[in-house]
Amino acid sequence: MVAGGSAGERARRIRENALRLQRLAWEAHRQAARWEAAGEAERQVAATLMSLTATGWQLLVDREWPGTSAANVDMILIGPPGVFVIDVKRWRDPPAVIGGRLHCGGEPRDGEVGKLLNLTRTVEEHAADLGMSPVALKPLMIFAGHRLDTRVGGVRLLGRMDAIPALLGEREQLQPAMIRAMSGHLAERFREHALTSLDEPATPATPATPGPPGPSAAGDALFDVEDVERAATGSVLQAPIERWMTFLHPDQVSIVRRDWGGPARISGPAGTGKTVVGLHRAAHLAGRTTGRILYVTFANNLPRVQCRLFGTMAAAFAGRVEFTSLHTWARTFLDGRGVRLDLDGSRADDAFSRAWVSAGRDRVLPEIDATPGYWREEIDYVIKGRGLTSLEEYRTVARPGRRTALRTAHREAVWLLYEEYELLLAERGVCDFNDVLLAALAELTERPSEPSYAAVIVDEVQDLTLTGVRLLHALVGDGPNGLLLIGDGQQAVYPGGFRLTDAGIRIKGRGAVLRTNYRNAATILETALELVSGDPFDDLEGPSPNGRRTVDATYHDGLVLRVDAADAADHDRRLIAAINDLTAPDGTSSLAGAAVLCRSRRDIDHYHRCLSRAGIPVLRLERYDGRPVEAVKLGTYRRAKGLEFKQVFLPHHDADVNAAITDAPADPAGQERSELARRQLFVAMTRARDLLWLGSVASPR
Ligand SMILES: Nc1ncnc2c1ncn2[C@@H]1O[C@H](COP(=O)(O)OP(=O)(O)OP(=O)(O)O)[C@@H](O)[C@H]1O
Repeated sequence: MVAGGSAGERARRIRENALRLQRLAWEAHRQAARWEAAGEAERQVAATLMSLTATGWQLLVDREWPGTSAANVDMILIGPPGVFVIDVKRWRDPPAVIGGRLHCGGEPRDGEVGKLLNLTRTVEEHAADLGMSPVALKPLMIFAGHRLDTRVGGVRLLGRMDAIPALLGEREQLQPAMIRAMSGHLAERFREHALTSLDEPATPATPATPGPPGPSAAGDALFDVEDVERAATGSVLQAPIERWMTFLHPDQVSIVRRDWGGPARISGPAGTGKTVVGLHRAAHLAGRTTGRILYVTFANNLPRVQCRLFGTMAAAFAGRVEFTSLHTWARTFLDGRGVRLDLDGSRADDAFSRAWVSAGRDRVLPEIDATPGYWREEIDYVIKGRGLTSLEEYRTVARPGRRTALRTAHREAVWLLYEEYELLLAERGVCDFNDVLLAALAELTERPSEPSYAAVIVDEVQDLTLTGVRLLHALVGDGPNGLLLIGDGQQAVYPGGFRLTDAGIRIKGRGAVLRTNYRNAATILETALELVSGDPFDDLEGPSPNGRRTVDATYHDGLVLRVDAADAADHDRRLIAAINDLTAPDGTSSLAGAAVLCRSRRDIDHYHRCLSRAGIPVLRLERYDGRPVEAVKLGTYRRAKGLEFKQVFLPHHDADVNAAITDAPADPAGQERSELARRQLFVAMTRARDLLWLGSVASPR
C-alpha cells in the first residue's frame, strides 16, 4: 500500500474510534446516573472514563482501602499505559502548581498529594504480587470543573475534559491479557466500598470490550497467575523491550521495592535480569526521594542504551536519573571543581612502553610473563587500581583474581617499573584513567559532593577497580537505599579483582541473587556455560570455586551454528552468507537484531570493511543507543557488555582461547590468560538470544 493510502486508512480508523467513544460516553453518562451514592463529581468523571472501557480499559469505582473500612480510593483505572490510582476533586478555585507545590485559592494542598501517593503505594504493593513493576503505577488527580494538564511531585493533574486525550496519549506498556488479569486482581484486593453500594453498570457489551468487573466479579476467578506469567513470557519473544518490561517476576519486583538499611548487592549469572531490576529500582527510588539518582557503569556506550530504555519505561523520572560511565562522571566532577588533568591514553601507553624497556624487561618479571601487557595490568588493576602508595603495602597485598603468585623479588621489580612509569607520565605532564579516578576520590574526600545523590546504582560492578568502587561509595556512604552494586564476577572482562570489604563496604544480609535466565535460548546458554564450567572466578564477596552455576533457563527455540572453515577467506565468506540468510525471501531485511562481535579492534576494522564490501549496513557499537536500526551492530566483546541481540556472530571465536592454551599451557600466567579469554568469550556468547554463530578456522596441519 502507498504511504498516503496507509495514512488515510489510519485516519479513517481513528475517526471511527472517536465516534464510537463519543457514543459510549453518552451511554456511560446515562448509566452513571444510577450510581446514587457517588458524588456528582465522581459520577461525571466515572462516566467520562467509562468510555475507555470500550477499548479494553478497566475501571474500578469507589473501592475500599484494604485494612480500613472508612477510607476509600475513588477509582482505579487499568489500561495500556498502566494502572492509574485516581483521586477525584471538585474544588471551587482552580488548582495551581506554584514552586513545585499544589495550591488552591492561594492555600497549599500538599496533604492531598501525600495522601494520593500513599494510596498509590498501597495499590503498588498489591500489584507487585502479580509481578507489576512500580513504573506502571500512576497517581492521578482529576478535577471536575477545571481544565489543566500538569504534574506535581510525581502526580499527574488533569481536568475532567482533558483526561481522555491525555490518557490515550500515554505510551502503552500493558497488553490486554495483563490489563484483564490486573483488573481482576485489584478488584479482589480493593473491595467495593461497604457504605456506598454502587450499582455498577455492565459496560455496553461488544465482544472485544470487556467491561469493569461488577459486584459479583470480585468473587469470580477472573485470572490465573500462570496465565499472566505465560502472557508476559510469551510476549518477550516478539515484543520490543518496553512493551513487557512492566511485568517482572514477583521476586524481581520484591527486590526493586525492598528497603535496604545500607549498601546492597544484586548478583546472578548472565541474562538473569540484573540490569532490568536495576533500572526499575532507579525508577522506584526516584518516586520515593527528591534527590538525584546516579546510574553508573564502566563501559562508555552502555549508559546511552540504558538511558534510552529508562526514558521509554519511566518517562516521568527521566530527568531525575543520571546515566553515565564512571570515567565520564569523574572527569565532569573534576572539571566542575576546577581540577585540570591531561588524560592522554596513547601518551600514557607510550610512557609505559618506555618504562618497560628501561625498567621491566631485563629484570625478573619475564620469568613469570614476558609480555609487557601482563605487567601493565598489574599496575592498572592492582597497584593504581587499588590506590596503593608504597612498596610496603604492595609487598603484602592480596591479589584476588590474579592467579600468579609473586615472590618478593617480583613485587620489588613491579614497583620499580611502576615508579618509572609514573616518572615518565609526570615528565610528559599527562595522566591515565586511574589517575582520574584517584584524583576524583581525593577531591571528594576533601570536599564532599554537593548536591549529593539520593542513591548510586552501579551496574557491571565487577569491571570497576577498587578505587572506582571507593569513589562511588564515597558519594552516598552507608545510608539506607544509598548504594546498590549490581554485577557478576563470572563476567569480569578485566583482570585483577578486589573484595567489597577492601572498599569498606559491608553488605551482609543485603544481597539478592537472581537465577532465571530470560535471555538466551537454552542451547546457547548451555554452550556458553560449558566453556567456563571448569573455571573458578572471583565474585567481589569471595572466590567462587566452580564456573558451573545453577541457572534456570526459560525455554525458547534457539540455534548454535558452528562453522569450521578451511581458511580465513572461506571463514569470512560463510559469515557474510549467514548474515545474508537473515534477509527474508521477500527481500525484507532483519538486520536490526544482529551483531558481529570481535576480539580486537583490528578485527573490527577488518569486518567493517568485509561487511561494507558485501553491501551490508553496519552500525558501530560506539554509536548504538539501543534504538532498532536496520544495520548489523559491530563492536568488541568488551563493548557488548550488558547488551543483547537476537543473532550474534562471533568470527574466529576460539582464536584467543586456543592461543592462550598453546602459548603457555601450564604456567599460572598462561592459565590466567586462558581463563580471562574464556570469560570474555562467555560474555560475547551470552549476548545472543536466538542464534549464536561460532566461526573458526581449522588449524594448519
Ligand atoms: N521477569 C522477566 N521476564 C521476562 N524477561 C525478563 C525478565 N527479567 C529480565 N528479562 C529479560 O532478560 C534479558 C536479560 O536481562 P538483563 O539484561 O537485565 O540481564 P542481566 O542479568 O543484567 O544480564 P548480563 O549480566 O548478561 O548483562 C533482557 O532481555 C530482559 O529484558
